[in-house]
Amino acid sequence: MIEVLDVTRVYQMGLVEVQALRGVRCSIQQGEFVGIMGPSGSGKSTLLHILGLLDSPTSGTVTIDGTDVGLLKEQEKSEFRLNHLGYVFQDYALVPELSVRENVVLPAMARGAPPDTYLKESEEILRQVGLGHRIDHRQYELSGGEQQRVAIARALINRPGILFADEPCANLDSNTSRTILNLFRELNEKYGQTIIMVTHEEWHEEFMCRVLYMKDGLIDGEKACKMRENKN
Ligand SMILES: Nc1ncnc2c1ncn2[C@@H]1O[C@H](COP(=O)(O)OP(=O)(O)OP(=O)(O)O)[C@@H](O)[C@H]1O
Repeated sequence: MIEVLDVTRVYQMGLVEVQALRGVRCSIQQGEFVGIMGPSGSGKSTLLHILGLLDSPTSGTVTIDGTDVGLLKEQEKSEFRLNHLGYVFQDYALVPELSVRENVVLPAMARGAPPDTYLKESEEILRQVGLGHRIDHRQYELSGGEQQRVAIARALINRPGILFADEPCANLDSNTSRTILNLFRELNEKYGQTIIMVTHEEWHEEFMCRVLYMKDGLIDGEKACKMRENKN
């Protein structure tokens, strides 16, 4: 479970201060698929980066499964990220020189997992995301949707409790986006994967349990979605 209490983030731009977050409060339960929506500049990515320990708040606290992550030292944060969190970005962020499998195992290597375990795991996860036949391919041989599925497999290799996705479908057409969102939904429904996703697209709501709406650096409202109704 994630608890966010009065989180602010101020960016200092020379003499000018930008208040990206102005006291965000929210909680996200284990096993939820939550969307973060709102106008451009409302603070969605800033909040996602703070929840994902990729940035620190100026003030306020974030607690993940009972750990006040603000109290962790840099090395501990890095271990926490590798052990508990996975990330998917809109530009996929794959290494073009590496094969699909080599990309996927990178976080497991960084974690120091034994190669025989993560090689087997990578095959299983690639099958799970529908890319069992693409293991030895390279990025340039894959469509945008396939590249994003490689990025999702890479995010899952260390079996993170929480998956963060920042506009994962921004570069994909609507059919391919649907494939990616169906995959998220399956991960969430079948495996109870917690997913927190920033998106601009209202129709993505049908895949989620709940949406948090941001405005001017604050959570301005929330809505339970179809998925939540289906679950109950
Ligand atoms: N590194 C930075 N330095 C200075 N200001 C920043 C930085 N990152 C974000 N901001 C500012 O903080 C505010 C919130 O930005 P953020 O990227 O979180 O918004 P967003 O809702 O994700 O926007 P978008 O939908 O356009 O991606 C904006 O005013 C933005 O210009």
